[in-house]
Amino acid sequence: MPAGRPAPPTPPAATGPAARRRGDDPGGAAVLVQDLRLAYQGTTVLDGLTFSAARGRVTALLGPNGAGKTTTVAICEGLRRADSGTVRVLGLDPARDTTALRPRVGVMLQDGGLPTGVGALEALRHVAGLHTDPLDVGALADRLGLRSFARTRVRRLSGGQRQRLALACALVGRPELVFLDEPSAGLDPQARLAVWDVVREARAAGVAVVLTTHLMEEAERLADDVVVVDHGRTVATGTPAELTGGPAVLTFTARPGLPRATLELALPTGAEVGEPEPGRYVVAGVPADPQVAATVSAWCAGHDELPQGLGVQRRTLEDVFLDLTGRHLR
Ligand SMILES: Nc1ncnc2c1ncn2[C@@H]1O[C@H](COP(=O)(O)OP(=O)(O)OP(=O)(O)O)[C@@H](O)[C@H]1O
Repeated sequence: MPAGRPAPPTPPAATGPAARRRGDDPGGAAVLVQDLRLAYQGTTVLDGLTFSAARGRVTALLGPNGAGKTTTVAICEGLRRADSGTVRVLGLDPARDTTALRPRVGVMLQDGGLPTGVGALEALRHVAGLHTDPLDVGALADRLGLRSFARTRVRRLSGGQRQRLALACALVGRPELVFLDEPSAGLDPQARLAVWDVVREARAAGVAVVLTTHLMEEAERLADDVVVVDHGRTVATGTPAELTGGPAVLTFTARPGLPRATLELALPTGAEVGEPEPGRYVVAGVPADPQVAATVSAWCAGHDELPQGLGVQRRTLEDVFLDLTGRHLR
């Protein structure tokens, strides 16, 4: 059984005790997605996907390429329709209540939506002008470092500059809910930290943030709730701590390709020795105690190896993610 809370077949995050603790009951959730199904030309894209996102929290959708994250977000934004299932955004139906939702929901558009022939700051001012009580454009531009390319036309912006402008545009109208599709993809470390700070500020102001990401560090450091999606289904939900909260494991590095089965035989019953990356060994299934460490050292010595970095480790979100979704490329 992988770490974390595997998603039950019925709607999980919106109704469980942890969800109630967080105040995101179905009536109050900013986003409620239940049993979403969609097929393109006979190929299943969404297969009963279910999750909820609460106000004042960052919810990260994690999943391999093609898992259905962007499609789900597009349905929540009212840009696509599902074949079946329930979607409520701020209590409304995004496919029907477009006009009511538009001023209340921020969307980070990658390309479309911005006038491409004007300067970056002018584009942001233009979007701010569409809202009744926008944030201070200058302050937001400073926070996201837009000044250095303020006059560069949108069509000439680099990918990272465009990302930051898109985030500013998504937030400038003081939305109650914002959807961010891979908000820090392709950003340099400075810009990534600035983006995270701005997202945290939005959360502190009570905004519900729903983001997709491939960056485990982003999910671990920024998200309050993580929804792992695979093959159009929710495969686990929980806080990063809940998902990674399984028993600690013993890890070490040594020459790649050592015969792990012989170490398993030397260890107490139930031990599983993995080599998730060449030369990185993980001992699970038994307590990570001094006896186990001594057996590992003796086994390594038998192979003329000194185990490096032998120690106890908590599982990372990446470990959990790979356990849940496998290692094959999509
Ligand atoms: N308009 C479309 N017609 C046919 N198939 C589509 C269409 N849009 C998306 N798909 C398919 O739906 C699946 C899910 O795509 P989606 O973009 O939602 O995945 P994702 O989880 O966001 O992936 P990534 O991490 O690569 O962005 C993919 O197999 C994709 O090829």
